[in-house]
Amino acid sequence: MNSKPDVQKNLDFLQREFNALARYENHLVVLPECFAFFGGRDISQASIKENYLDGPIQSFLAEQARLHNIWIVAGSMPVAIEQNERFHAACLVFAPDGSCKTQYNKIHLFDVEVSDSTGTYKESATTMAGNQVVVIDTPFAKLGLAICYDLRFPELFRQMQALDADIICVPSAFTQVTGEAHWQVLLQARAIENQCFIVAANQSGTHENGRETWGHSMVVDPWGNIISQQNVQIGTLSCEINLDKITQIRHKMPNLLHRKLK
Ligand SMILES: O=C(O)CNC(=O)[C@H](CS)NC(=O)CCC(=O)C(=O)O
Repeated sequence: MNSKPDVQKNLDFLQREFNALARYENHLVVLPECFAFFGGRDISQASIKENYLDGPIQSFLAEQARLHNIWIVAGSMPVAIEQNERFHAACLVFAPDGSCKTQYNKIHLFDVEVSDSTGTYKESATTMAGNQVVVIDTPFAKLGLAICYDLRFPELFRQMQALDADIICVPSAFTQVTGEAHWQVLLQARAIENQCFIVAANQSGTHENGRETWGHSMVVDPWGNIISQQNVQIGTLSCEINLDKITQIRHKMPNLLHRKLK
């Protein structure tokens, strides 16, 4: 996506993409970080925060999940915390019956100096870090959840691996500069070392406040092969995931069994 600071525009875009999806029995759709609001010049994400299980964005997602019979890993959106001005950058997961199954709160916040037009990123100014590793069960796979900057912390992925994650979803808004340098390598490394699938949906292009994101959404298999990938264009990337590959690759390369340090 190239999300705007206009919720309705972003949801309209998603609506069109959802309408165009093929129907499958087990269909997982992963949205990028900040899918509903990104790149505001004068307004911030805080203006669209919702209480958990309440609010128009979550209603939209629940309805779309039902209508299209899909699982939605809803990138991230600001979810309110009681008696706290800051919010969680939360990844909510919706089942095809419209129920919300979990809330993963981004653990590692991007307080980093980047040599781009934004310069200083200070996510912790508005966001409260989470502290729970989340792997959820679905009828077709166990899904691990990580958001953007979390990708740089292999110990988080190892913990998801220990909880038997088959597919780790990484909704992101990786910057142009750091994305060009590290995005693909990090995704492949996390897939190879944990021998699982990685589905990474990234924001792409120039946003209203001048911020640039790297795009290049991709799906990586447990051998590190990129099985589907996008360049900088927006739109839906689709592929089939065969979980048997996990067993085959773990058999062929038993590095997870050979660990000495825990
Ligand atoms: O603040 C917002 O509006 C939305 N949130 C984001 O864009 C977040 C925090 S600033 N971006 C990242 O985590 C980029 C990480 C990254 O690019 C890297 O690890 O290199």
